[in-house]
Amino acid sequence: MHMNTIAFVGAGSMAEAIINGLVNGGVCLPEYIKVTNRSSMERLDFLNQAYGVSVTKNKQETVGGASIIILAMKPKDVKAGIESIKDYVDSSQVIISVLAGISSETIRKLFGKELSIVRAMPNTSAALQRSATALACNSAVTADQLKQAAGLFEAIGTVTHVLEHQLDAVTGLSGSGPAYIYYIAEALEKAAEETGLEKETAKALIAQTLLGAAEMLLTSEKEPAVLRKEVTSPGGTTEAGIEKLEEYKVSEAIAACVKKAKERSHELGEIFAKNALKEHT
Ligand SMILES: NC(=O)c1ccc[n+]([C@@H]2O[C@H](COP(=O)([O-])OP(=O)(O)OC[C@H]3O[C@@H](n4cnc5c(N)ncnc54)[C@H](O)[C@@H]3O)[C@@H](O)[C@H]2O)c1
Ligand code: PRO
Repeated sequence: MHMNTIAFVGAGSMAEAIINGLVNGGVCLPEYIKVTNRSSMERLDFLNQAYGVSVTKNKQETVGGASIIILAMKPKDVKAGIESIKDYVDSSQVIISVLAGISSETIRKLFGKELSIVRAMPNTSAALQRSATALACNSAVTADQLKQAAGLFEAIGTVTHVLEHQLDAVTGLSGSGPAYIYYIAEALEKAAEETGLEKETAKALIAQTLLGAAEMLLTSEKEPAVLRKEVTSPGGTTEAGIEKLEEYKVSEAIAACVKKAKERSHELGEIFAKNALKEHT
């Protein structure tokens, strides 16, 4: 019988965002979270100090007996990461991978056995329990296991179920999405300073504007285009500003950005699967 612990293999920014959300959201006691990585002990010690989670370089100690194992290394490290834990993993455990691009089939082959594999694409807003997470799973996952995995991510934001092949599109949209919004925030901040506002004043106005607009999108039944129209007085300031966005083809740039990120997710899956599975086929 496995204890109800969650093991993180990989201790970077995504792992920390999830741990932060789980611990500080009061969802999971830190003693039920175990974390390991490949790099220095310093990073693990930091997570132990900051969140009270158990940390160890010992892979068996981390994953053995955990009910959920979260793979949180970079796609390029998936082969070595799975190699280091596969002997301590069995079919009663649920594997959750947050890796961009890497398919459940590649993960299964690397473990070399049938396992319940859930793929999740959260984002770093997990740290504030505000992740938009999409989930897909392989056929070994039972309804109860999927519910368990969904429960974990519901604790740190919203959960949407998608087909596995749609995860590349999700990654290009909401996995990478916070970075696009920060990019816009950076640009707005620079523009605000150039138009005469102090940095701190601009920052506060921008963050609250983004938050308010996001809440409107979440709560209003109106389409974004309608909400936009409501801000845009004929012959007014918004219209003048948006004319510039059109002139610079910002909408096309955003479409190209999301498409390229989706393609890169697919490519990562292909490249790393090809390299990782060389000796497994
Ligand atoms: N950062 C994001 O916004 C985000 C969002 C969604 C999904 N992801 C996915 O999460 C994963 C991690 O991304 P990140 O930004 O946290 O990366 P990161 O570089 O910050 O962290 C990676 C961690 O994996 C560890 N690691 C590397 N090889 C390992 C091995 N063999 N065994 C154990 N641990 C090993 C490293 O020591 C490090 O702690 C990626 O696959 C990425 O696609 C990231
Ligand atoms: N961060 C990862 C990347 O940039 C995956 C989504 C967000 O590859």
